[in-house]
Amino acid sequence: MTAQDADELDVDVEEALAVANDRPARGPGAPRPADGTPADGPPTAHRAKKDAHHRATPWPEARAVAERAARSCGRRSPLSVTVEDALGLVLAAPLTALTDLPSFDTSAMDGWAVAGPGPWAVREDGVLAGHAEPERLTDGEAVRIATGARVPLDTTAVLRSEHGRTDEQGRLHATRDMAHGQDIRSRGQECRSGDQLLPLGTLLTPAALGLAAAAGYDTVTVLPRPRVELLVLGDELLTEGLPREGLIRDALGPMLPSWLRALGAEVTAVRRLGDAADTLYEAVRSSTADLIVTTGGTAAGPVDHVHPTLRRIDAELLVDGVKVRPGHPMLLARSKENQHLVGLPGNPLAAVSGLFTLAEPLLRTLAGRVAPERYGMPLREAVHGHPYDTRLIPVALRGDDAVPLHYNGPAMLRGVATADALAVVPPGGASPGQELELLDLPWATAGIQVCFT
Ligand SMILES: Nc1nc2c(c(=O)[nH]1)N[C@H]1C(S)=C(S)[C@@H](COP(=O)(O)OP(=O)(O)OC[C@H]3O[C@@H](n4cnc5c(N)ncnc54)[C@H](O)[C@@H]3O)O[C@H]1N2
Ligand code: MOO
Repeated sequence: MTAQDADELDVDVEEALAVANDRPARGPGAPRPADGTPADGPPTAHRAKKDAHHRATPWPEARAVAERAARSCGRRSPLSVTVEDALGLVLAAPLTALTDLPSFDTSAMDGWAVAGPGPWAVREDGVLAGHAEPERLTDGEAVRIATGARVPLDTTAVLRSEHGRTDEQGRLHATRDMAHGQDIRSRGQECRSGDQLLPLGTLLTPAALGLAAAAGYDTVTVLPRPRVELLVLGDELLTEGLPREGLIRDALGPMLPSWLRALGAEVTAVRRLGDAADTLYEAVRSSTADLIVTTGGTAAGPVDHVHPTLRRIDAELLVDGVKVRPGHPMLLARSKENQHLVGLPGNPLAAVSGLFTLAEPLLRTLAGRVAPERYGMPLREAVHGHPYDTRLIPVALRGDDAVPLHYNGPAMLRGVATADALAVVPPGGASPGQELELLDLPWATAGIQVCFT
């Protein structure tokens, strides 16, 4: 099938693809218009859809545009935050050791600090971690010592408790050969004060925060999180209870903030705006966020106000539709200087697709994070493709395979709710064993509130 044929058919296949999961795929290169593909619509609607599709940006390019859009924003001033608050932020200055590590010679084991060859006379006192400098040892002397305690001056080794025995005279003998300096962690073994521990641009993981604290930091210099305002559109949305009388539960309000935070953002507000054009206009016009994310209202229905609002504020549309399923009506605009707007389609899986296509590269770049290493895994089962658009489908990673999950229709979250990643299915589909690029779905840091006691 040529792209032209595909255009002519203009098959909106994703709904049908979602229910075609149980049927065997025909493999790549042999896309099929899904069963139940609607017959040609009225000529004008057909033309409008075709035009929209020609405007649409190819999926890889849309991601590159989003990344470039973030780079076009001015330099963001670094700020100082406490180590406890720095998880997921990026270092705006190298982390340089403020002390030697260890900062004193320390015992690596519980046992005895000994001086010279044994046997040793054991001193009465002992040395615990956190205590002031112990008395110097003389040759032939030993003292009880705990892991992490400062070793007395002139200690030649630490003898582990399990490798020593005391005779009737109370003298300590080693039951194993010991090397000079054994089980002593000498001062500066890990770093010297002034050594660079982490370069500028490092993402602060839990381990990096631990290292910063160990190296003497109370605060670290980081790039600020991009501030995101989430505007949830739709008069049909309920925030509690069961769906009723044409109303449905808002699935995006509870889902997107955690993901936005995991992608590096600070979510400053989640506002449910209904479908009033003026309310949306006012919210966008007055927003001071770095990024506005809207949900719903991206299509051309009577209450789809995102495009008209962008026209009204004279925004620059950078991406107006993407050749990806689900989510092709997604958009990216520069709404004002140093501010962008990502319009996510209302269908929940389409919104997820938009989040990882447009918001992820934009936020990652604003946050100063580096792009994750691209990787792929072989598919366990065939997946149908769209004739000429990329598809993103939820997959679970099992052993060495990516297993496509069912219930992956644009309005469904049942598949992605147990997914580890989105697989990037090229136009035409993919056959079993074919390696597909994967986009990880970040759960790990999603909205976790840390409580230090
Ligand atoms: N004539 C056309 N109609 C539509 C097209 C098209 O190309 N031509 N594209 C369809 C596709 S694909 C999508 S995706 C949607 C995008 O529509 P909108 O972004 O304008 O979204 P809405 O119309 O507001 O909502 C779509 C759908 O999603 C439900 N929704 C919205 N928000 C939420 C939410 N927070 N939680 C749960 N569900 C939500 C909403 O009720 C609708 O069912 O347009 C198609 N139409
Ligand atoms: O088919 Mo729409 O782009 O995804 O739900």
